[in-house]
Amino acid sequence: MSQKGFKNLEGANDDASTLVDENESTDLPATVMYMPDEGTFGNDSTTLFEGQGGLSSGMLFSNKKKQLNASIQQLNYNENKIALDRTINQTIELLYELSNENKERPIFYPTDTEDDSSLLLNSPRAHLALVRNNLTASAKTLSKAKIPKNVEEDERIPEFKVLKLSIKMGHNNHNNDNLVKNLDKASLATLLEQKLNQQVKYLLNLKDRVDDTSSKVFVTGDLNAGKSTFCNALLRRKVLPEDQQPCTSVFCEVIDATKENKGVEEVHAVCIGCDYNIRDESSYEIHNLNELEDLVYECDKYKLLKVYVLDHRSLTESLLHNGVIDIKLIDAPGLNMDLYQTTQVFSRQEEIDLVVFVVNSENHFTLSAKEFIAAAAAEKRYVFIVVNKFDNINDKNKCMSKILEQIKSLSPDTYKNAKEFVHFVSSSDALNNSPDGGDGDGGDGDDDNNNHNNDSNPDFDNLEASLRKFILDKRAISKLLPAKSYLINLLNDLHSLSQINEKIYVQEKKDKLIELNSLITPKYEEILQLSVKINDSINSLVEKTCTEIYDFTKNEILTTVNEFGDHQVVPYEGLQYIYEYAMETQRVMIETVLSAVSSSESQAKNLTSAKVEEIIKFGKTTLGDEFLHDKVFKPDLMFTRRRDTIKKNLNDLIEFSDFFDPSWESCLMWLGIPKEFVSNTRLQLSFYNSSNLISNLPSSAMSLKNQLPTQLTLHTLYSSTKLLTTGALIRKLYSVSHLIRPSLLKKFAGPILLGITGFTVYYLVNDIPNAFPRKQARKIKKQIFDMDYPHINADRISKECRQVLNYPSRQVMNNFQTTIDKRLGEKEKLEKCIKDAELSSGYFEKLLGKIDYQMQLVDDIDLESLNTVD
Ligand SMILES: Nc1nc2c(ncn2[C@@H]2O[C@H](COP(=O)(O)OP(=O)(O)OP(=O)(O)O)[C@@H](O)[C@H]2O)c(=O)[nH]1
Repeated sequence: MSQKGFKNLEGANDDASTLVDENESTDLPATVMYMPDEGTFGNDSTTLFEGQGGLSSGMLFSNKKKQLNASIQQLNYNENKIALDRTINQTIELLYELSNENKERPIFYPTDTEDDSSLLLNSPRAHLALVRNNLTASAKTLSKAKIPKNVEEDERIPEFKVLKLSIKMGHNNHNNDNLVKNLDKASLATLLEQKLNQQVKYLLNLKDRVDDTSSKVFVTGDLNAGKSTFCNALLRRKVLPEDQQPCTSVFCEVIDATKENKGVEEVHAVCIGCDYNIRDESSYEIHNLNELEDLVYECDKYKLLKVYVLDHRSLTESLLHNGVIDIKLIDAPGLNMDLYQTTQVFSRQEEIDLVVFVVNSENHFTLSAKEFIAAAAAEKRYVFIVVNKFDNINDKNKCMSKILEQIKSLSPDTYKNAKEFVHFVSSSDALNNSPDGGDGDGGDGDDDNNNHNNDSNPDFDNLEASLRKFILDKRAISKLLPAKSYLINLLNDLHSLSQINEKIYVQEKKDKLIELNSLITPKYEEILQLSVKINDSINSLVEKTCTEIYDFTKNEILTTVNEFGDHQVVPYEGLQYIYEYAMETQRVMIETVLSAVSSSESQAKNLTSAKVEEIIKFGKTTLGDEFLHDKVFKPDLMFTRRRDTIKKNLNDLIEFSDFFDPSWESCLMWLGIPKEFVSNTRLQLSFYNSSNLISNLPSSAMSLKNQLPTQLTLHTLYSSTKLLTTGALIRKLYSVSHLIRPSLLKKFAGPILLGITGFTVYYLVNDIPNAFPRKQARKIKKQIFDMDYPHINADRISKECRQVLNYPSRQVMNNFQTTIDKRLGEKEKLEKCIKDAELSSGYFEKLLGKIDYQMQLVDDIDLESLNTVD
C-alpha cells in the first residue's frame, strides 16, 4: 500500500472502529474481523500470538495473514471512501459553478430525443430506452429524433442518466420528453437549475451514505410480491405483517436493537413532518412489536416505522446482527400501490446502498418494476433480484429463463452475475422451515452457536449467503460502488452537457461573428454614412431654399418700391380733390408694398411645400418601411401671424411741399419731351446744379470761349435728334447774349419775368399729379430703406420657411437616428452574444478539463480488486 494512501486517511471521518493506522499495521486490530473466506471471525490477535487457545503455529500464521488481509481491505475501503468523499465535494463545487454559470448565461440543454431503436439491448443506455419504450403506447411510435440520420454518433444528443429534465415530478410522466422539448431556452435553464440543485442535495445525501458505517438494504418490489415475508425470512421471525391483501404502506426500517436501542425490541413510529432522533422521544411514538400489524396501514400518519428487533442467531447466520457492520433492512410499500407511494419508493433510492427487488414469480415484471430496476441499476449497477413464491411455479426452468431474459435488458451487470444476484426462492417456506416456524425470537442468544438446520432451504440459504457476502465481504462494492456509479453517471452527464455547450458556443461565436461582419456591421455603417449624407443634403436643400426665398422676397420689395414715382398710382380728379388724391396715392403705395410682401409669402409657401415633399421623399427612399411619417404638413398655416408693421412705422403725414417737386426733368416731361430723351439728358443736366457749377465753372472758364458754337438756336435744341453737347449749348447762349442790349432788356424784362412766373406757377400746379407720387415715392422709399424693410421681411419669411422645413428634416433625421439606434442595438446585442459565447465556450472548455480530471479521479477509485498479502 502506498504511503500516499495512508496520508489520505489523515483527518478523515473514518470508520474508527475498524481503521488500522500505519504504526499499528503489524498489530492486529482489536475488533472482531469477518473472515470472508471462512465465514468466521478472528479474535483479538494478541491472544492468538501468545498461543492461548492451543492453536498450532501454522494456524496462527494463517490467522494472522487473514487478519492482515482484512486490515488491508479495511484500509483500502477507508482510502476509497475518502477519495469518494473528496470527489463528491469537488463535484458539488462543479455543480455550484455550473449553476452560477446557468444564472449568468443560460446553459443550453439538448432536448431532441434519440431514436431508441438504434440502441443495442446491452448498451449502457438500453435499460432507459427500454423504460421509455414501454412508457410509450407502442414501441413503434417512439418519438423520432430530429437529428439527421447522417450525423455521426458522437454528435448525437446524449441520453442523460442523471441530468434528465422532467416537468412533473414522478416517474410515470408519459409526455415528459415532448413537454421538455417544447420549452424555450430560458425555461429549460430554470429546470436545469432546479435539477442541479437537486443533484447537490443528492450528492450531500450520497456523502452521508458513504460516511455512514451502516448499510441500508432496501427491499422493494411489486405489490404483494412477498417483501415482508422475505424480510421476515431473513430474520427467521415473523416481525413484519404479511397479508394476502396489500398491507405495507409505510416504510419499515428493521434495525438491530442490540446496537441502537439498548437491546429493547419496540417500534418507533415517526410521524409525517418529524425528524427522527432516537434520543429525542418527542420525535417519535413508541409501540410494541405486535402493534406493527396496525401501524403499517397508517400511511397518512407515519412516514417511517423504526422496528428495533433482536436477532439471537449467531453472527455468522444473522444478517442484521453480523458483528461487522450495522445493516438496516427497509421494507418498502409495493411499487404499484399508488402514485404517491411509488414516488416515495423512487425517491428513497438516494439514501440506500443495496436494492433487493422482490418479484412475484407468478407475475413476472410489471411496468413500474422494470422502470425501477432500470433506474436503480443505472445508479447502483448491481440489484439483488429475489424471484419469490417460486414454490408456486410448476415449470421452474421456463420461469427462470423468462425472468433472466428480462433481467438481461434491465440490469446487464446483475444478469452477468446472475448466480450472485438473482435468486429463485420461496420466502414463506424459508420462514416456515425455520426451527420455530418464524414465530419465536429465533435463538438462544449465543452468538457463536449454530443450532439451526437451514439445509432444508438451500436456495434461500444461498441467497442469504450471497447477500451477506456482498454486503460484508464486498462492502466496497455494495456500499461504495453505488456512490461511484452515481458520480460516474453524473460526471458523464456533466461532460456531455459541457461538451455540447462548448461546441454550441464555439459554433455560435463563429456564426454570430460572420453575421456581425457580413451583415450587421455593414448595415450599421451604411445607415450611418447614409445619415450623414442625407443630413448634408437636407441641410443644403434647406439652406438653398431659404436663400432663394430671402433673395426673391427682397428683390420683390425693392423692385416694387423702385417702381414708385414713375407714374401716377391713382387717377387725379382735379385740384379740388387734391387731398384725397394724396391720401389715396399714399394708401395704394403702401398696399403695393404689402402685396409685394404677400406675393413673396405665397411664393415662399409654394416653394416650401415642394421642398417639404422633397425632404419626406428623401426619408422614404432612403429608409423605406422604417420611415415613419406621421405628421401632416399644412401650408395654409404659414405666415398667419401679423406680417409687418410698415403702416405703423411709416410717417404718413402729408405736407404742403409734398405736392411740388420742380425739376428740369419733370418740367421737360411736362412739356412733352419724350421720356427716353429726358432720362438720357438727366445726367448732363445734373452738371448744372449749383454745386457742380460752382466747382466746375472757374476751371473751365478759359476754355469756354473756344467751345462755344457759332450758331445756337432753340430750333436746334428742339429739332436736333442729336443730343447737344453742354459746351455747344453754352457757346450758343454766349453768342446770343451779344445780341441782347440793355434797352432791349428793359423793354422785355417785365413781360418775360411775368411770363416765366406764370409759366412756373402753371407748371407747378399742373405737375401736382406727378409731383406728389414722385415725392411720396421718395419719402416712402427713404423710410423703407431706413427701416431696412426689404431685409427684415425677406429674413422673416425665410426664417419661417426654415422653421417649417426643419420639421420634416428633423423627422427624417430622427427616423435615421431611430434606425441607427436600432442597428446599433442589434450590433451591440450581437457583440454581447459573441462575447457571451466566447466566455461560455471558454468556461465550458475549462469545465471540461475539471470534469475530466474528476472523472479520472473517480475512475482511479478501485473498488473491485482486493489487495492481499501472501
Ligand atoms: N406461496 C408463497 N406465498 C408467499 C411467499 N411469500 C409470501 N407469500 C404470501 O404472499 C402474500 C403477501 O405477502 P407479503 O409479504 O405480505 O407481501 P408484500 O410484498 O410484503 O405485500 P405488500 O407489502 O402489502 O405489498 C402473503 O399471503 C404471503 O403468505 C412464498 O414464497 N410462497
